[in-house]
Amino acid sequence: MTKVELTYFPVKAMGEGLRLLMSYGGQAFEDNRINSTDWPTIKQSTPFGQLPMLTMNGKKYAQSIAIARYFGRKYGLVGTTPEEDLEIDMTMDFIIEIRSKAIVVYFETDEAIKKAKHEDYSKNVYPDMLGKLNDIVGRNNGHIAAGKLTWGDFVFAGMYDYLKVRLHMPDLDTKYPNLKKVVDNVYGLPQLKNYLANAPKTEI
Ligand SMILES: N[C@@H](CCC(=O)N[C@@H](CS)C(=O)NCC(=O)O)C(=O)O
Repeated sequence: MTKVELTYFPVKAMGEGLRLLMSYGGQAFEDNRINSTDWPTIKQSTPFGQLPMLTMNGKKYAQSIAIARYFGRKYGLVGTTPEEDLEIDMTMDFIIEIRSKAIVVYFETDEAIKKAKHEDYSKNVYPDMLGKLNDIVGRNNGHIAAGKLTWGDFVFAGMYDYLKVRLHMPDLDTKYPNLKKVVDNVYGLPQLKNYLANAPKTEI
């Protein structure tokens, strides 16, 4: 039997979507949540120096979106046409862009620049991007694309709490209510019941 291990930090963020996808697909996996003390050593052994990392039969794979797309193909969570796949990829790239904006602010070390950037993005960038994403989900029956459940929904649902915190938007649910529908659609899947009941609870 294939030995599968997901190595990530003890958070949801970029790793939870993969945990959810494997749980949905009935794939047994070792949920390896590493601590920051062990990270510098493990970092050397990852393909690109970052996590999450999927290990299958001793082979290591990185890049959360590529891995999620792989599980999507494996479990039939893809588009029914190349155009639907394009739609999923397009929206996912946009979601990752939103994440990247918040990350730039998070890692800014100059406190004054950090504050100014956050205020600028909160006023001029996030509302536009999140409003567009909310409309996309509205047109797709509570999914990020293709009007149906796809791997992209799992990635977005898994990183939702992390986004909420990194964007400093505790009212994300009410401000952009369609986004929460994606989360509810995924977290309500019966295939995930067992994983969700046993997984460690984390804020992000
Ligand atoms: N494009 C990568 C980004 C992964 C990423 O940003 N990983 C962060 C944690 S969320 C990381 O490994 N940080 C530790 C480091 O860079 O040393 C992916 O989607 O997998």
